[in-house]
Amino acid sequence: MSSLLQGVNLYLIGMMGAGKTTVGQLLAKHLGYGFLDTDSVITQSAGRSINQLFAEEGEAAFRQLESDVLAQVCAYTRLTIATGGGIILRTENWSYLHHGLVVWLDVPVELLYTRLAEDTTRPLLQDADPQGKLRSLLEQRTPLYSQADLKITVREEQTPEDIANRVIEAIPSVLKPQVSQ
Ligand SMILES: Nc1ncnc2c1ncn2[C@@H]1O[C@H](COP(=O)(O)OP(=O)(O)O)[C@@H](O)[C@H]1O
Ligand SMILES: O=C(O)C1=C[C@@H](OP(=O)(O)O)[C@@H](O)[C@H](O)C1
Ligand SMILES: [Mg+2]
Repeated sequence: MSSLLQGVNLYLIGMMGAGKTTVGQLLAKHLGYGFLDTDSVITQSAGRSINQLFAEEGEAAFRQLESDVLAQVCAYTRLTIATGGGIILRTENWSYLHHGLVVWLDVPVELLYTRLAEDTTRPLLQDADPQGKLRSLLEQRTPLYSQADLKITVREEQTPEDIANRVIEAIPSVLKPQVSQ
C-alpha cells in the first residue's frame, strides 16, 4: 500500500468526534507514515488550548492559524494528517488538501453526540443544544466534506482499527498503480 501511495499525504476530514485523530494515528502506523494533527500543531505553537484560542482570539483567528499550519504541513510527504473538523470551510485550504489524498470519515450525528457528550474541549459544542449544533454543522458542511477523494461511512460497532483497515482497503480504488515501461 505504501508503494501505491508513493509518499502522498493522507488527510482525514470530517466532523468533530468522527475519529480523525484516533484513526489517523493508526493509519500512520500501518502505512509507515508520520502523524500530525493540525489542532495539536496549533496548540503547541500557540501554547494555548483550542478553547482558549477561540475565547481569546475568536474563531476567525483560529481559522487563520489552521490555514497557516496546513500550508506548512503540505510541504512534507509521507504524513497522515488529522485535520480539525472545520478545515474544509476555507476554499484556499482545498488547494492544500488536494496535494494529498483526502478521506472523509462520515459518522452519524447520534454517534458523534454519544462520543462527545462529556467532552469540554470543542468550543463549538458549548451550546445549549450540542446535538442540534452537530446536526446543523453537518448539514452546512456536507457539500464540502463531499469533495473528499474517499468517503468512509462509519457504523457504531466499528473500532478505530476496523476503520483504519477500511481506509487502507479503499485506497487502491482511488489510486492508479503506475505502469512501468
Ligand atoms: N471508532 C471509534 N469507536 C469508538 N470511539 C471512538 C472511535 N473513534 C474515535 N472514538 C472516540 O471518540 C472521541 C473523538 O475521537 P477523535 O479521534 O478525537 O475525533 P476527531 O479528531 O475526529 O474529533 C474520542 O474519545 C475517541 O476515543
Ligand atoms: O469542527 C470544527 O470546527 C472544529 C473541530 C475541532 O477539531 P476535531 O474535528 O478534531 O474535533 C477543532 O479544530 C475546533 O474545535 C473546531
Ligand atoms: Mg481531532
